[in-house]
Amino acid sequence: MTSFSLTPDQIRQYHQDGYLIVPGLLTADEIARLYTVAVDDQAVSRNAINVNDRTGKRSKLSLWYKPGNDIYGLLTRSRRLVDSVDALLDGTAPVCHFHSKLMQKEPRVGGAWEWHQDYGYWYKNEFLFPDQMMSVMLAITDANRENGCLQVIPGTHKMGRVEHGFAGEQVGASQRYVDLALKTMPLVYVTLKAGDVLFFHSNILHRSEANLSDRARWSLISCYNRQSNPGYNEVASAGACITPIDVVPDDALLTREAGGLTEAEANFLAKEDDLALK
Ligand SMILES: O=C(O)CCC(=O)C(=O)O
Ligand SMILES: [Fe+2]
Repeated sequence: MTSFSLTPDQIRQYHQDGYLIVPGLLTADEIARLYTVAVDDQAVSRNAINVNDRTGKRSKLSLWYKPGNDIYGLLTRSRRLVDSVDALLDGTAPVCHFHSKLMQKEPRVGGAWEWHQDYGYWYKNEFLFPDQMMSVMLAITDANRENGCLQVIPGTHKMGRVEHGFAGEQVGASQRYVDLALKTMPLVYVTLKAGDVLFFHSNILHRSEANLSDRARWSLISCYNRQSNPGYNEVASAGACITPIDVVPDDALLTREAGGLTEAEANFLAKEDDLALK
C-alpha cells in the first residue's frame, strides 16, 4: 500500500477555511468492515449517550478515550490519519488522541447539534492552545442535507473562541456571534460519501440539523491534540490526550483481526461526567 500525504494546497486550504475534505480516504472494503462491526457493537450500544436537542429530538453517541486494537482504534491510529493531523496542527510535539465518538443519527430520530466550536467545550478542560486541537470526521454512511450532514462557516476558526452557553441539553455558541459570523461568511453544507474524511479546526463554528430522512447518518469523529497541550482540567481521558499515539500501518484495518470495543479497554464516557453537557 502506498503511503498517503496531504498536498501543500490541501494544507493551505485547511488554514484558510478551517476545514478540509479528503474524498475517498477510506476504501469501500475498509468502510464495509467498519460498518459491519459498528452496527453490531454491543459495547457501543451499552455505552450510548442520548443528548436531546432543543426540540427534544434525540442524538445518540458513544464516546471513549483509549484508541485500542479494535477496528476504530486501528483507523484512528492509522498512519494516514495521524500524519495528516500532524501536517495540519500547529506545533511539533507528537500527536495524541483526545477522544473518539461514534455518532449515530438514526432515521427520523437523530437530533440536531447546535452551532458550536469544539474548543467551546474543550476550553472548560483547560486546554490552552486551540490550534493544537482538531476533529476528524469519517463518514461511515453518506452524509447529505437530507440526513443532517455537518454545516460549517468557513473562516470562523480565525474568530477565536466564542462564548458558549446552554441550548437545551447541549452547549451552543452565543447566538449573537453566530448571527454575525453568518452575516460575514457563507454557510457550507459538508456533504460526504462513505469513506470521505473531514478534518476541522477546533474553533470552526459548526452544527447539524436533525435527520428527517429514512437513512441513518453514522460517522466516527476522532479528536486529536498535541502532547505540548495538556488539558489541566481534563481527567476523564486519564492522560491519553498527552500520550503519543501508537501509530499502526494503513493496511492494519484490513489485515488485522479486529472487532468492536470493550469496556475494559476503551474507557467510555458516562453522561454525568461530560463537562460539555453540564
Ligand atoms: O455529528 C454531528 O452532526 C456533529 C457533532 C459534533 O459537532 C460534536 O459532537 O462535537
Ligand atoms: Fe462539534
